[in-house]
Amino acid sequence: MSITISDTSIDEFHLQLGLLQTLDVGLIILDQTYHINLWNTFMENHSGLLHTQLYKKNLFERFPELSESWLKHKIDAVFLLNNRSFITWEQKPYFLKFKSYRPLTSDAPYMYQNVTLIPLSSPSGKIEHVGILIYDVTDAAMGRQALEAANIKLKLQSQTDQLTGLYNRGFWESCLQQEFDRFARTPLPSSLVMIDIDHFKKVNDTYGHPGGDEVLRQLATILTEVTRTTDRVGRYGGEEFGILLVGSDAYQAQSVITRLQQRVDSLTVNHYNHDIRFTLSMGLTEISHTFNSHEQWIHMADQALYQSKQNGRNQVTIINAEE
Ligand SMILES: Nc1nc2c(ncn2[C@@H]2O[C@H](COP(=O)(O)OP(=O)(O)OP(=O)(O)O)[C@@H](O)[C@H]2O)c(=O)[nH]1
Repeated sequence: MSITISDTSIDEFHLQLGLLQTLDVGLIILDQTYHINLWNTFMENHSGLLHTQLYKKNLFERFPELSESWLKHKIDAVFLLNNRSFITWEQKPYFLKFKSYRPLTSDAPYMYQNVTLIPLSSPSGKIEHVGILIYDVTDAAMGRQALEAANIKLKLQSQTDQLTGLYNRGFWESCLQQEFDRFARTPLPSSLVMIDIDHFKKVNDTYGHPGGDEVLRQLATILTEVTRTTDRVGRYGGEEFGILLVGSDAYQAQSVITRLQQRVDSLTVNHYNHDIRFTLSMGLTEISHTFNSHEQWIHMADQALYQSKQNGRNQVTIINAEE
């Protein structure tokens, strides 16, 4: 392999070359016209291309997949400013796409790489070459990605009711509070519907707890289907649910309630050859500036729900604040 970077003595040259070759890091040395002066063993092993095949070849002609204008800009800045430059795997997962051979992270789709561009000065002190160091950071990248995925999963779990997949009470109430705060600034109406399954204890007593659970799950699916993705559906307690209908006044909310009643009327939950049917009692309250807190809003909708129960169940009661 011939290298014409400097007038380094032969001994020193061989020592350095040996070091460069055994390095577990990729090294490419480019001249000012982006021609390859060195392609070390790491690069040979991972690219399948030998130094002799690439020596004095233009990097961008040999690797058209490289983003030429972006990389030239980076390399030129290193020549001009005599400063190091870095590219992390978060910015670009890899410099050149190599297979990942890491046994611990065998499911990595490719080798993640961090890259450092370093100015190389000749004995005269002029910067005539740039070194591109390529580090295999697959383990770190995969570890970080797994951690981020686990954090997202944990966050979702902390917001979700396990049985139904709806928002749990804590998160749902925080959505309601946000909506309440939003209403103080922009007067777009919203409505709150509190929903309770009638005689649910009897469902459990007759069909067992798993039968009751199946009813809760199927109702949750319907609640999600009759609402918009911008609405917020939560499990408030055992067999009580809350729907925040964002941007709907009490009148518009009634059309959602009608859709919900129709779906529940026509639903038969089949559980181990038993057909389970049920009805809902509901309370509806539109948001109001007279409420001091979102809790007051829930309280009024709960009162409306209580009246539906008192009046014989399977119905909706609307109570709005007097402005
Ligand atoms: N299967 C099941 N049952 C639950 C769950 N959470 C609460 N429950 C049951 O829900 C029932 C609620 O009973 P009650 O509060 O008396 O209400 P109800 O029987 O629906 O009567 P009304 O609301 O007055 O119509 C109780 O039997 C609880 O054990 C749950 O996660 N799964």
